[in-house]
Amino acid sequence: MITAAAIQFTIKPGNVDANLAHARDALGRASDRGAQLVVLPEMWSCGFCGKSLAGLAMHTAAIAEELQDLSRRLGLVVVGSMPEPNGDRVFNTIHLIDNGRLAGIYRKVHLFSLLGEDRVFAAGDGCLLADTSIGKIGVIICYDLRFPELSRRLALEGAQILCIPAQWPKPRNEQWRTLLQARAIENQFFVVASNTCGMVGKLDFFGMSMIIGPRGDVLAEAGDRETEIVAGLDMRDMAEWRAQIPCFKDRRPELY
Ligand SMILES: NC(=O)CCC(=O)C(=O)O
Repeated sequence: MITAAAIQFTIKPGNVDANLAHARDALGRASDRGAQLVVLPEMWSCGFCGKSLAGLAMHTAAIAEELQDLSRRLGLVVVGSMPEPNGDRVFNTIHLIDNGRLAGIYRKVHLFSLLGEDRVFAAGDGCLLADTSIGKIGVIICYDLRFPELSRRLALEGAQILCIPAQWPKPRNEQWRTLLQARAIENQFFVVASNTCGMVGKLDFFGMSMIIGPRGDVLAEAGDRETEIVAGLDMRDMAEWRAQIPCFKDRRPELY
């Protein structure tokens, strides 16, 4: 059994110190509750801060180092995205940290053009499936959830847990829930998704961070306030379920 947590909090735009202080405390609380895997929201260190983003991205290397230190001391796998400098643009980047080790980097592939992400960010051009101390972890970021091919690729390559940092606002609550459950059901893996909550800039976020099992069962779900949710991921049960309904074996990839 793996214990997973999603940290949900109201990101303070541009206030790296306040966000880092919150993350530090929340990682400690999650660890006290037995968490081995912790997911933070998308762009948790500073939010989507428009013009100041390139400057804020300069803090990311130091924050990633502190996360590595925390992860080592608390014995955690940590996932969450931050801005990464890239010339006059930035990437929206996950540093996947496993007990102090940088296990991999993922740069958001699908930029959310409705909110102009494609004008500020550079898009990533790869996937990340990391072999960690607690199993094979795939990652995507927020809007990537709408593109099932990406999660599918990670599942076919062996992902057991899909981690999703997000900033997914109202009024698309039910789309968020349905898509998370769909990804879990169709790929028969665990989904650990962290969303922000409250007002962040002009956008209102509903929270609803979720931990979902391979049958689509909701193992833990947050309301609309700051919190940490924790749930056990039973890997043996996932294997039994995959044996009972062998979707991977029954695929007909020659037809699609
Ligand atoms: N930050 C994002 O990728 C937002 C995605 C979103 O809100 C959606 O509906 O999709």
